[in-house]
Amino acid sequence: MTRPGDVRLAVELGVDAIGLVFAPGSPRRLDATRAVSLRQAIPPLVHAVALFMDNPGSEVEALVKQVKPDLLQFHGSESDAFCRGFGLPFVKVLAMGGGNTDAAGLRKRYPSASAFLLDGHAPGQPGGSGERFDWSHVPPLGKPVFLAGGLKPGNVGEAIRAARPFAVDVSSGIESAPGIKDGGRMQQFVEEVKRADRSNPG
Ligand SMILES: O=C(O)c1ccccc1NCC(=O)[C@H](O)[C@H](O)COP(=O)(O)O
Repeated sequence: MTRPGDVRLAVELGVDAIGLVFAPGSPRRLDATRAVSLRQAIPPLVHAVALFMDNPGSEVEALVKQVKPDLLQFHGSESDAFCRGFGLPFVKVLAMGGGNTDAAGLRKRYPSASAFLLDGHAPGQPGGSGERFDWSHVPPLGKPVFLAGGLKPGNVGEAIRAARPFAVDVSSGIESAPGIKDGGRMQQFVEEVKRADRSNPG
């Protein structure tokens, strides 16, 4: 998210986490000052997640100090040692696009990850692209799996029923333009997630 009002609405709707993007070249990339002001809009018990994609270690370290996220999310080719080097739990992303399903390799390469996020874009490409993958192909990863990629109000229920993820993550599917969340779509998305959870408990 890039605007405090979007953060406040998401919190009111009951989301578990808010993503702050620091990936180079992203249209949603925040500078430290803006990120700190968004961070201040995230109350206790809602997680602030900082997203990176092959950022230099010194930059990650500085942003962690200034923004104080709860969780880090790595979208690039960072190693396990790099990801765990900031003293915070982390999520490693597996790009599922282009038929990439090397789940066993991922599990082995990232023993320190707290969770894995399966995204629809191809390896090496940025997230937030609205690309989905085949949700019936969610590999066993032995840790909580977050599902992302092309989710929107009209398909998130189907995705939850197919993949039964621990969490879902959405970006472009609730936007009117990159970084600009649409309040109505955000509300619809959360309602559909709650509906799917009610009909598929556990
Ligand atoms: O959002 C970005 O611009 C971005 C850039 C580089 C790496 C990751 C990025 N976002 C990652 C996300 O967590 C998105 O929420 C995820 O890829 C889902 O995006 P979408 O398919 O648009 O819902």
